[in-house]
Amino acid sequence: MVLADAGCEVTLWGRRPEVVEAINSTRTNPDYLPGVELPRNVRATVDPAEAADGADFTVLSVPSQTLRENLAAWTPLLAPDTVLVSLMKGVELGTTMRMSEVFEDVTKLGRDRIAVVTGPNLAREVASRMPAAAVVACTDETVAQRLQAACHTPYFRPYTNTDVVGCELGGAVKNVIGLAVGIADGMGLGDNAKGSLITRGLAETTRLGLAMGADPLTFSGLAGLGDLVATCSSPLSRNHTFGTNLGKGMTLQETIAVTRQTAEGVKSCESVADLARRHGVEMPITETVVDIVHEGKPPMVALKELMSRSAKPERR
Ligand SMILES: NC(=O)c1ccc[n+]([C@@H]2O[C@H](COP(=O)([O-])OP(=O)(O)OC[C@H]3O[C@@H](n4cnc5c(N)ncnc54)[C@H](O)[C@@H]3O)[C@@H](O)[C@H]2O)c1
Ligand SMILES: O=P(O)(O)OC[C@H](O)CO
Repeated sequence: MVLADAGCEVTLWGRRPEVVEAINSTRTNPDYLPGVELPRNVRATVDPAEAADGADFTVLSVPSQTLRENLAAWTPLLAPDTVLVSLMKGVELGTTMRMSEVFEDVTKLGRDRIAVVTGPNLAREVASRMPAAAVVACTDETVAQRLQAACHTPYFRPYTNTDVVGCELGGAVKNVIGLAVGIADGMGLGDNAKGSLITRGLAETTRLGLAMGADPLTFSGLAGLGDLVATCSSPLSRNHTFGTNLGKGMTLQETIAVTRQTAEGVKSCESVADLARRHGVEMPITETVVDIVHEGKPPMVALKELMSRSAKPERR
């Protein structure tokens, strides 16, 4: 919708024929975004070859853990000069690859053909054309500028950045911190706890980013602090809501059963913790989320452990 509002002709691939049919005939996706009318220049198809044909930009938004498989099937269909764009905020389990690294690995395209759009962009608000800023990241600034122009609308204001590593890490780790803040909210721990988790969460994201060669300033920007604040304050965030349900005492299985859409942090907390270990970086909040979500540690026990960690200076 953003690309179409910015003047692009958009062909949207969908895997369920009934959703594709509903989009083409009613201009809405009634199951997921009821009440949002899509512009005329968005057309849906179940045929990935039709969606990819001649595309200047091929924008990918599937769950991070299925990307590799999806992209392997779509690679032969990509238009020769297309730029691949990731909207995904996750890290692949096992390989610990960021989404742009999976793009590179599967398609063998150069980094100047791979871009990322990230920032505080809760889908429901964007679809309601409520104002938001975003980051368009590519190692090649001219490509980032082309994409910036392609998605700039009166309600969507993209900035460029060449720090792809930092932008992707900001997006992936904020989902894990969003889970932590949700858990704290579900437990009724208050706004001081929220402010503390957001800030210390940003500190551990920045530590990891520095170890991976990111620009630390990226984390005080839209891809870092901006997205963290939006995710940790909004009931529209799936990660925050998932955490809140756990904090209220639901089991993991009960929480999964009431979650309709992808909450990336649930899987990516493990790959982010893995990345941190590989880079020798301490990420206590991320480790705590892994313990609660995957090891069944009771949130109250996890809280006591976090609060009794050894005292240290703030900037270490
Ligand atoms: N929803 C948001 O507010 C938002 C905002 C910015 C970025 N993102 C990111 O976008 C990515 C996708 O999230 P979403 O909100 O669209 O999730 P979603 O669960 O709403 O949609 C995921 C889509 O992928 C499809 N899908 C699921 N499994 C698939 C498979 N095996 N093969 C192919 N398609 C499959 C689903 O049918 C659905 O259309 C995530 O990485 C998320 O972090 C989401
Ligand atoms: O619903 P979430 O938690 O995946 O968050 C959505 C977006 O990433 C917010 O920018």
